[in-house]
Amino acid sequence: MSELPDPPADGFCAEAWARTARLREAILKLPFNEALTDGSLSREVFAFYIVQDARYLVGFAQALSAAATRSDDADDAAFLAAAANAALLEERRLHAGYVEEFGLTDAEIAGVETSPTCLAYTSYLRACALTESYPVLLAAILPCFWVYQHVGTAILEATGGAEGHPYEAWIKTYADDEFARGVLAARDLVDKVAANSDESTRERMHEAFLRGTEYEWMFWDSAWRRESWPTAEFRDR
Ligand SMILES: Cc1ncc(C[n+]2csc(CCO)c2C)c(N)n1
Repeated sequence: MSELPDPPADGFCAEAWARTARLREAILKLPFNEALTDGSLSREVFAFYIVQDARYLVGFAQALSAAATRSDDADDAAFLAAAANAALLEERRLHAGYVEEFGLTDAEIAGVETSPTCLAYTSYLRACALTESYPVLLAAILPCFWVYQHVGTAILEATGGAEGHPYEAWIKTYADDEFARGVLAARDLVDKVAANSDESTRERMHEAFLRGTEYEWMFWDSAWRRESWPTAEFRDR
């Protein structure tokens, strides 16, 4: 599937997408994504990103599971729980691929520290799960789906189908039709929940959607910089 159809013009998603247009442009122009597109991204930077992403997926799955437990609609709960399962299976797949490709042991992978940005993003999602309403939690979760689909299809197009590209597997995962169907379902759910919410809740949903999109920008940026803890040198052990 190429770009997704536009969401209904009068819904939450259309407005959230319009409010974050410049940030999305900036995401496509990030050095990480430009280097991913032209294939020049180093294996070291990609490996750093994959380890952090595996960490991220665990936190993301926790937020999805929390959303599933708070839904009073069985279909929506089933969708959210299935998405949590998909995120955890993806984590397992990345983990296994990393062990195989880079020859690292489980202990070595476990020893890689979660980056400040990865911890901030997952902590934000977990905090939304604990202290925000169900609609705001869903709005915080949505950029993860939608921004990735957007970036995946943009890179697929820019690489003319990604055939033989060094990062072909990654590009095809997020430009995939099945993934696009999941994004559409997530968008429909958020539009439905927003339509049943009051104005102040909708505004908080916009803030959460923006924050989630900002964290997506920061996640790629932090991988490019192979971000570490600036305070690590002061640790006594
Ligand atoms: C930082 C970061 N943000 C979004 C995704 C994309 N993503 C991962 S799992 C999932 C939905 C359920 O499979 C989605 C959309 C990612 N990998 N890493």
